[in-house]
Amino acid sequence: MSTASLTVSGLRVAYGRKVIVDDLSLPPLQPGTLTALVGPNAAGKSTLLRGIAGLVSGTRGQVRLGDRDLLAMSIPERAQHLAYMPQGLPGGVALTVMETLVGALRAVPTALAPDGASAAAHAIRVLQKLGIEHLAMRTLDRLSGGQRQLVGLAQALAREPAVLMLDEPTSALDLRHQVSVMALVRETVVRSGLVGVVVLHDLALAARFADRLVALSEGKVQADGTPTHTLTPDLLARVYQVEARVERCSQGHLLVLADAPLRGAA
Ligand SMILES: Nc1ncnc2c1ncn2[C@@H]1O[C@H](COP(=O)(O)OP(=O)(O)OP(=O)(O)O)[C@@H](O)[C@H]1O
Repeated sequence: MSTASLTVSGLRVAYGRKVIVDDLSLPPLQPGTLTALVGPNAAGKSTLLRGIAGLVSGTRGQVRLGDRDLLAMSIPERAQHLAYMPQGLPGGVALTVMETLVGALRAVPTALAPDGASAAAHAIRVLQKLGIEHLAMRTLDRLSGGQRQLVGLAQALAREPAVLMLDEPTSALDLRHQVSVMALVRETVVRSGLVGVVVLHDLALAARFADRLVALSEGKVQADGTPTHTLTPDLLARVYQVEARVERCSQGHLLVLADAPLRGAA
């Protein structure tokens, strides 16, 4: 189990000359905790995640896991420490779910699977946890959007990297799967001491499962703290330009009720 925290300092992420995130720093993201990145469309959430994961060539600054600089590592070396799940798996892939999972495990020498047999056994266990073992022999191009998203999550979870980064892992999922997937992500992060970062649009889901919310707009951190401290009508007005209420349901979970766009907001 890793005990290293993830620190982001002075991060600048740009697509060519278009700077999306500039001089962004975050207090350490601790192992065994889940952080949700939230914010409106085009706020820079995916760009920040991809920048931290070292996937945007115009990235400057430091991303440290303990005392190691992830951005200074080669891609194979970084992949031993960090798994990143994009918003959508590429379409038109005719490999089976098992083939993609075993491939993902074999691509990382330090993953839990030293040989073919144990990679397959491990892959099946992860599929079972996500309730999709029946898809093991199906090809990716014949799955529904939600099923593909669950397979993408299985690929990231299977490796149990020190840093787990998921971009909108529930966007294509039905209600039951949204809750079960977030519970599994949280359980994995806590049990294995991972640094978990997840981009979410659903603020109630973020508040329920994340330890910390980082709200972004225009590439800048607008708030950072526990869900209870961060999710306020004032923040929702400032960041989302919406008049909204934050209430608690009968079970104590936070709920966000958006009443109306603020006047003058696009
Ligand atoms: N590959 C790219 N090349 C150029 N600009 C890009 C690229 N990807 C994203 N952008 C721009 O970067 C900005 C931030 O986009 P990003 O996808 O990071 O936002 P986001 O907060 O994840 O949005 P959403 O919630 O809509 O997914 C947007 O203005 C977008 O147009």
